[in-house]
Amino acid sequence: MDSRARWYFGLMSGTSLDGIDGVLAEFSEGKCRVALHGSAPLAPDLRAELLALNTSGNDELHRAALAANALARGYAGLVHGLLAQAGLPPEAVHAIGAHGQTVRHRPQAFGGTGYTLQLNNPALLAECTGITVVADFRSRDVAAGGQGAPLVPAFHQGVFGQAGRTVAVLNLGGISNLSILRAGGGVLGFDCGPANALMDHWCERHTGRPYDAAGAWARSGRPIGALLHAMLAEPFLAAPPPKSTGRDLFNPRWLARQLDGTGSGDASPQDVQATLAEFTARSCAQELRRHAPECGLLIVCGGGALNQYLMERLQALLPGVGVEDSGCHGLPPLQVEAAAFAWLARQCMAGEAANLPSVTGARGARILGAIYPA
Ligand SMILES: Nc1ncnc2c1ncn2[C@@H]1O[C@H](COP(=O)(O)OP(=O)(O)OP(=O)(O)O)[C@@H](O)[C@H]1O
Ligand SMILES: CC(=O)N[C@H]1[C@@H]2OC[C@@H](O2)[C@@H](O)[C@@H]1O[C@H](C)C(=O)O
Repeated sequence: MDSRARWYFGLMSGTSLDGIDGVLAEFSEGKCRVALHGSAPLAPDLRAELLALNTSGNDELHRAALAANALARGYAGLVHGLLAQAGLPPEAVHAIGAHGQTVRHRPQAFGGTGYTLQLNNPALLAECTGITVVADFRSRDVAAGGQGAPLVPAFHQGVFGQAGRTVAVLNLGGISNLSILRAGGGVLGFDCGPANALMDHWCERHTGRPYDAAGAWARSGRPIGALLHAMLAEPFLAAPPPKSTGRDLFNPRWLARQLDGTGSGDASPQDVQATLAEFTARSCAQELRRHAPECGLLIVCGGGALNQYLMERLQALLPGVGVEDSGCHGLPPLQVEAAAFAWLARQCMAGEAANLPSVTGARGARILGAIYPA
């Protein structure tokens, strides 16, 4: 691999907590080229601790700092593996964009400037890799009055936007987020609701498997009408953009409230899974219809794109719209977010803004991220 190219790493550990995705990418003439992709699981203890840190607990600050160190070491391991595979020295990489692990997201806590917290130790990552690290991409947007999320719509626009045609990009990670790339160039983006976070939780609890492969278990059940109706009444869904969410809202307690409130506690687990899948598909489809009825192409990325049942439900709910995997448009589903963080690192290093105020609601364009030099 050419060591004179300006390589960037993008590292993403998303809300689904399934592990770390990493890409080695380069950018030229506005295009993103991913040369390598790799992933690494989170050690089960670390995964459990990160999940626990999404809610309050004892001695949180100490535990959070240790979890951040463990995550940074996991990031470093993935970077070393990809460098070896590429045959590149660390000096060939301009920067790493490392997302960190979101454990709280309250951008407008108490109606004022809130906060968003991604556990990470960028200093340790720089130390372990000898590569400059860019981290904490969301805080500046929040400080400027924005949601701090989603940040990927600007990247989606560069990679998937088509002149003269409105295209939408749907990320199905732990949470779902939609980017609407208007024919005229305008961009709207926001979170729709949970994608895999609750389905993974339910699947693990009842089958012991971390996720419902291809949606086969959901397919074996039937959506429960009253439960689906109650879930779709969640006020977040009807709220206008800008909006973002996370496990702060869509967590097992939220699901338990829906089950209790509709007397569905004794329903068969696969019917609940089918309801969750339907909820994900409908909450996304209705947002697309509401904000871009003219859109004829929905490009789907994130691990949920591998959930065949979910993809079929989306297609059924959106007749006349082509629902396609992002791999058909140049970037496989599991690479998109990590590539976006490589691009975010590039923007920061170049001193260029990366947020879209039309998406996050920030007062203006801002350079995102903090740089930890090699
Ligand atoms: N073969 C598959 N079948 C069904 N679902 C899958 C499959 N592979 C991955 N997934 C789902 O995708 C999830 C991971 O997706 P992804 O890595 O895009 O999420 P994330 O980046 O952690 O989340 P977010 O985008 O919210 O930050 C898994 O937790 C699982 O639910
Ligand atoms: C606070 C936070 O981590 N948000 C994530 C999460 O995962 C999906 C959705 O919710 C999106 O808003 C965001 O991630 C992507 C990468 C983003 O910022 O665009």
